[in-house]
Amino acid sequence: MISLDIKKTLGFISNDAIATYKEPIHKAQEALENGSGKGSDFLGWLHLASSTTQEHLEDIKATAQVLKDNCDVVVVAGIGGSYLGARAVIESLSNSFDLRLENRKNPIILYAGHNISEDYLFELLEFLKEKRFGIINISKSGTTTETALAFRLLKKQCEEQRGKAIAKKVIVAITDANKGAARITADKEGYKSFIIPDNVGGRFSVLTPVGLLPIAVAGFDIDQLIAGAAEMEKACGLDVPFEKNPAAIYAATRNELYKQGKKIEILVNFTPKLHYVSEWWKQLYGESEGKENKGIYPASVDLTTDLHSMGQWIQEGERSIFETVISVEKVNHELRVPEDKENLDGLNYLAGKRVDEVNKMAELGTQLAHVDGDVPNLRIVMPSLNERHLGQLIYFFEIACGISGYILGVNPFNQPGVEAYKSNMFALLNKPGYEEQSKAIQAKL
Ligand SMILES: O=P(O)(O)OC[C@H]1O[C@](O)(CO)[C@@H](O)[C@@H]1O
Repeated sequence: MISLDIKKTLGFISNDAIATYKEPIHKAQEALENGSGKGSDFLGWLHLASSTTQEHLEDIKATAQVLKDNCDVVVVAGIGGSYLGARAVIESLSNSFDLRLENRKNPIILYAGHNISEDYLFELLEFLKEKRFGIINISKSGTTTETALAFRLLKKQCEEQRGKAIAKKVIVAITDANKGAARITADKEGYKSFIIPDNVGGRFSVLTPVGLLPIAVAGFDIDQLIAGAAEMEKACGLDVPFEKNPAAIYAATRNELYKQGKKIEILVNFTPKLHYVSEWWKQLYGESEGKENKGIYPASVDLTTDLHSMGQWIQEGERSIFETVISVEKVNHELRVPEDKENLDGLNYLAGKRVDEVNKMAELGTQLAHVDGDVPNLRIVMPSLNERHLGQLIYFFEIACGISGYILGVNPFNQPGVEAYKSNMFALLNKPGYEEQSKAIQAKL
């Protein structure tokens, strides 16, 4: 089971200060359970894992099998919560050189619809030429421009390359039950589709088919992922005492640090496999808490890589940061530093040691240095990187986010601020219906 260690924050905030959150956090948990808090239409994620049926998982696995049987490449089209959760799990569990592996058992997973780069899309379409590819088109609203644009291009190429009948088989839609262009297209074309429940927002949707289908196509065990999340659901339940509830302690600690002027939380990993876990986490916390001119700014670094770029800032820059380190206890492979007769590089003092031992000492040394540099450190310990622990981590962050948002006093389940760039973009592109905004924006240029 993953666990949380806040010892290295206690030189900055006290246990007593953390204890003052006991009551408000209990109230926040009750509000989540009873649906009496802000944004209560979006609490479908709260008991999603424990209420997921085997039948639902089998349906997803069967669809994944159709894609596996008929595709060498599957493109996941989606943005924000419609791709980050899947990518976080897939990249955590995949071989680091997955794209280059031959004799594959599972399709290569590629991503689109998360940018509007013409070069990216052109190069993707070039890569897909003559490949047996399929598409998972993911959009809760079914109207997101980035995703819709990529899907239009991908669908056309898939149909031209593979024929309409096969395209219909290898295109799957994950979207709203009734609304949006993605739903209309899926129904008209007869695609297999999955529904994103109304009460689950994009950034909380990784344990719905949004995350589960791509993860299953990539060959990973979605039963274990859900089982892990359900375990964490129990560990963070309303009946668990405050001191023993890791999500409650995480929410309390980060809010207290924020109150003490620590405005930026940096999520830290020591393995590049976790890069997209950080990207997923940044959306989860950024969209949930960053509103009403409040909210911790969620940032991330991949270490030790970024110690050689951002390390200086973290050690000696403005003291407005704290770190949450995800520490993986046991790595999957064993590699020892070889002895070298000449020892030209002076590394013989490491000979015989596991590479991970070096990494772990870098991790410990970094933590101690940063704490000495006045950067409070939280530590999330993952026994190993597998589906079960990732499921636990996902739910831990989700429930802690709901609690944390409530004690901050915001609605953690909306994202009104995201609309501003969209309406400007539509006005600039003269989208029908935006005539007034078009005139107004032209006057500003
Ligand atoms: O799934 P959709 O509706 O395409 O939205 C994708 C992402 O865009 C946002 O709505 C922001 O515009 C996110 O909250 C969401 O995860």
